[in-house]
Amino acid sequence: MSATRAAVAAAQRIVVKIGSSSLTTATDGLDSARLARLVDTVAARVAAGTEVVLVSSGAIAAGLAPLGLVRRPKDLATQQAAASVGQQALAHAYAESFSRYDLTVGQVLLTAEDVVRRGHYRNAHRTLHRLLRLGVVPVVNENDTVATSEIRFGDNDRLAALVSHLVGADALVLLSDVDALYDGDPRNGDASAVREVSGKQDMVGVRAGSTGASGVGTGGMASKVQAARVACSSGIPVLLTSADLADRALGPADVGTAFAATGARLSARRFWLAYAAGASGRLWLDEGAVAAVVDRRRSLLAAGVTAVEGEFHGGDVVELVGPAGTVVARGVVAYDAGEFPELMGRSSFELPPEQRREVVHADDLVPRR
Ligand SMILES: Nc1ncnc2c1ncn2[C@@H]1O[C@H](COP(=O)(O)OP(=O)(O)O)[C@@H](O)[C@H]1O
Ligand SMILES: N[C@@H](CCC(=O)OP(=O)(O)O)C(=O)O
Repeated sequence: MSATRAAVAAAQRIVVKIGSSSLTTATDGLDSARLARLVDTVAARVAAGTEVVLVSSGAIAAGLAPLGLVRRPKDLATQQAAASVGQQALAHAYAESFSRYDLTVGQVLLTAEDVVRRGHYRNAHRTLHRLLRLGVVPVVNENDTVATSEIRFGDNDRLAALVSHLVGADALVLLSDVDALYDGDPRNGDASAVREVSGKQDMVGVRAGSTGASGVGTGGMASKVQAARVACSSGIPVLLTSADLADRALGPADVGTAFAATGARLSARRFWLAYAAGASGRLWLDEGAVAAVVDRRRSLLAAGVTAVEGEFHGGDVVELVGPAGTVVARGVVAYDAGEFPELMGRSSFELPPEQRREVVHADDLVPRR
């Protein structure tokens, strides 16, 4: 067995994400029998001493049937209404099902703001940790009823990766309606399962589509691969498989696709900076500056900035972009956007003393992995 699978099997704290397609159907709403099977599996792992945080999708899908809708609505207001009805049903079903094992659940509905703003991030962190200490199984979803299209996670795979870091999970398990990552969408015919992903080389030639078969999920396999990248690059291994194989995923971890952790654990601040914070603008860098900040982990100086985009202020998070337009890092900028015309391309000794400090200090900068 790979070290990744051994790590998932031995994890003391685990985030389990389940997709809409595994809990609901567009026509019948919530599938209580499938939900109960998932709860059986999670409860067994809790009984074995593991702390589990559940990230559950399905609010919008569960709200369709009670509202007489036959497919996921396209407009935001009806999606929010469906989520309001469906989340209620989902929370009730989990509370009842976990009570069979004398387990208490706590509903945690997060908006993107809760992780984008650093103060809110700390708040969510505190609540989740306290719930775990109290022996509660937190059941997390996006707060769809108030999320608007501009500020939303969009898919719960990304939310699950962020929550994994928030709670300091040892592993993330993504449960969907497909048993593994394939080199192409298995609905389109011949495709081979990818069993282990230990780096970029294992993803060469893999096409992860952004839609699913069920019509109720969001993001398809593309969002799961992206979420796995976020978790792995901050030290959290990921196992991806189908909800039908949940008992083996949470048992010997001998199914699905295992994504190895590729980076060291990031501190809460650096993780927030790298993956959670919203960027207010972009700084374009020349080649020399890219090498300095990415390879040599130096601070960014004004001399290496060639252009700026966006309306930002000193203290905001910005993306650092290389000459080809690729994001190479994110960081907290020290100056307002309006100050850059005077600063760009100039060496420190050409600038007045008050403008000689770094544009982005090395401590406030996280290269893209
Ligand atoms: N390369 C791939 N490997 C596996 N599944 C894929 C791939 N590309 C696209 N898919 C599709 O992604 C779907 C899962 O995504 P989605 O419906 O969003 O699930 P969920 O509701 O669990 O989040 C699968 O049903 C599958 O058809
Ligand atoms: N927050 C939404 C889920 C969005 C989502 O990502 O769904 P899925 O792709 O099924 O995990 C809901 O509960 O309906």
